[in-house]
Amino acid sequence: MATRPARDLTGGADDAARAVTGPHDAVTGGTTGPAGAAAVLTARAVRRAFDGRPVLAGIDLAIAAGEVVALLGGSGSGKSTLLRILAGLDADATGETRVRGTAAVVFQEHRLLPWKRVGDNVALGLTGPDVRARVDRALTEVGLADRRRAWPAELSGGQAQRVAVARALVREPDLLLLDEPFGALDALTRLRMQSLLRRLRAEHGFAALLVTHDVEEALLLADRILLLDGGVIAEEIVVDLGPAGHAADRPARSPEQPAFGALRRRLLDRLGVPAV
Ligand SMILES: Nc1ncnc2c1ncn2[C@@H]1O[C@H](COP(=O)(O)OP(=O)(O)OP(=O)(O)O)[C@@H](O)[C@H]1O
Repeated sequence: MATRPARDLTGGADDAARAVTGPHDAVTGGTTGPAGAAAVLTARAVRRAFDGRPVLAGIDLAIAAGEVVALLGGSGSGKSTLLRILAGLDADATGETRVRGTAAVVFQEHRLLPWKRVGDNVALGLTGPDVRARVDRALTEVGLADRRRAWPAELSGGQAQRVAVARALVREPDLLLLDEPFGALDALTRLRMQSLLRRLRAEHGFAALLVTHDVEEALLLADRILLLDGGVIAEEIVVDLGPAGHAADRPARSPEQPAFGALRRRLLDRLGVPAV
């Protein structure tokens, strides 16, 4: 994704409905999503072209409260473009998006302000007497309670991304928009971050849209996978592998499950990745 000037992207919007451009279309049925569940995010007929070349050719989707949806697709399929539109960061798309509640965004790059300490980065844009306590709580939740006064430059890549997660979390989002949030991290750190996200999701119950091109990550974390291809949601897969979060009463899903392997192969085939 192209780098954009830094901006407070984590504040999100409360009950934001926007016609991305043009007049509002009514949000009607026909969107992808679990029937009957209240949607925290809805997109309808979202289209985007660059220099006359269509990248998104009519996206309809809905994410239910508490649901984690992974958006998979090949390189250049438009995943980041769609996420930016859903985050309200693209003025040139058409269609309608609606967020019910508060949304927060985490990008592949941590986007911390280098001249602010970790705690001040997390507190950015917050007001009220309890900001310090909220920041401390969020940093504790990502395992960085002792780094509040550190500078971003003093952090490892994984720590900086944890701060980015804390900055989103502190806003108590109903929806997290995650654009390859662990894509720049080494494999071990990535696994730890996936585990952190699973735990936070289980504890806080936020919904999330996770852009990734890591099939295994999508299968580990998501309730549903949407495959973006040719500018549309070409396929929807419900991930029925047990809970993605930590649950005492049921086995957590894992790549060891035969059904996990079968789904992984099916998705890799769909993405054109040959078996080795
Ligand atoms: N600002 C822009 N100007 C022109 N073309 C753009 C712009 N942003 C994205 N594109 C093009 O739109 C297409 C989709 O890009 P996007 O970054 O959304 O894909 P992606 O699926 O996120 O890819 P990747 O997995 O490689 O990050 C690409 O062909 C890209 O070159």
